[in-house]
Amino acid sequence: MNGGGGRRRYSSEQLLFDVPANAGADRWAPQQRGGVRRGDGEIFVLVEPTTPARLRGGDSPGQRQQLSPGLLDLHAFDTELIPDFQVPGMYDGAQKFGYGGGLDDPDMSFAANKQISKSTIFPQNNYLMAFPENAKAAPVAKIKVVVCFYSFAPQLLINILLLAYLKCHNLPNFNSFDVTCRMQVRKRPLNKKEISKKEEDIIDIEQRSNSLTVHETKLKVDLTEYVEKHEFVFDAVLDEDVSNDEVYRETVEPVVSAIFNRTKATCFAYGQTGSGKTYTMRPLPLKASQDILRLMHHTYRNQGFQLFVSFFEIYGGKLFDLLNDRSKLCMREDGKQKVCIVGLQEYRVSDVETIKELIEKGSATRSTGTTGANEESSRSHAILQLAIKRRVDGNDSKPPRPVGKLSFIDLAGSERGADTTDNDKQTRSPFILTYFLPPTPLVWSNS
Ligand SMILES: Nc1ncnc2c1ncn2[C@@H]1O[C@H](COP(=O)(O)OP(=O)(O)OP(=O)(O)O)[C@@H](O)[C@H]1O
Repeated sequence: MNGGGGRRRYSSEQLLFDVPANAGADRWAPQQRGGVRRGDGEIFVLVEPTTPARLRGGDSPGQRQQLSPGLLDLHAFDTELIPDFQVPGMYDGAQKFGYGGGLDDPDMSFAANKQISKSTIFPQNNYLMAFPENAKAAPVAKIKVVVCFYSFAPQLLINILLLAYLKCHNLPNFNSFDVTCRMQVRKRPLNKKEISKKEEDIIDIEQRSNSLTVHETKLKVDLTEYVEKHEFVFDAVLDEDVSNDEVYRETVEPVVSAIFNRTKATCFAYGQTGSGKTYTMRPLPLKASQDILRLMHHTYRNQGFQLFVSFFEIYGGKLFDLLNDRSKLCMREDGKQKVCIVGLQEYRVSDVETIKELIEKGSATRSTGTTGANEESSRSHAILQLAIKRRVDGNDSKPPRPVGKLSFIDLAGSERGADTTDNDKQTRSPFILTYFLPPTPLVWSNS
């Protein structure tokens, strides 16, 4: 057996950005924008902020055009977040973990009028550290995260959970936001079909070093077999015996309290058909709702917070409301160049049972099909959003203002057509994937 391949690291440190919202139109050059681009086309992360309209005084009309919003702007309808306020106990976590930084900290400061600020590195497993106590609120800038992960082995039995975590800061003369991405991998066990076909388990997990090794069988020119090893390091690797509860504790639980304080977090699962995306994602929103309601009823009691649920899918380039009889939704751009999902129903919820019913109803309505790798394959991108809103000054006559949001995105399989059978053209061409970058990128857009 020959060893080969290399070690690649996918970690939060590489995926942290401080990006000025007023960066120029040339910001797609990642080096200039503080973005990260890995070699060999393996991972490619870009962040594109868009300056809010009122801050664009100096832009020419041409430049303004280039600041147009993303294709999938899931949050466009709530870009005006509620003004900042202090939630008691919000930063306890940061203090507990010895967080000493902040905007006064030279290592974390943003120099006014500089195009790119210094990157901040936050220790792993403590999302709250990302938010200095004295950070002020800002209009939300637009952000895109683009991740390409080229699976070199078609039988790669893993899925990737990527948790992106955002927060805006408003600084004198300078608007910026931090993005924390956390990439985790969960391996699923061999299924009955694979066992009966005596397929080999090609992945070894090393939990202590957060790494996994893929053993790829290859052929030499003389047709003798050899195995090439590829080692990857992530923020966390979850072995096949890890339960869904543990996945929740590792990925989502740490960010739940942050959405009470002007934060948007998104957790999405990326992987090919049958890799376990839906199995992994399905329990997460309900567990998160339980924690959110617990916080609303205890820690943040009587502070006017409300929880709203919405659930829709993108299938064949069209949007459907999964909580409203699959009614067709439209994505439109308004006068402020914000993309809105017109007609999406949001339900106010205050107990776990109602949320459970809504999630089950939406999941049952989702488009499914059969692929060679999964008999019950989700053929769409499903987006479930838990939005926290709050009445301003307890005023009941005005609609509640968004405070934060937790989104769960169960993507359609990322497989190439050649990797599975029984795949028709429509299911192979998820809206987001085909529109933006070739050949199999995953594009997530937020604002
Ligand atoms: N960690 C796991 N432990 C046990 N069974 C799993 C695990 N992950 C996935 N499975 C099983 O594998 C099958 C496929 O999983 P799932 O439907 O979640 O895949 P998927 O990635 O969502 O596929 P698709 O993209 O086709 O929808 C299911 O029967 C599921 O129960």
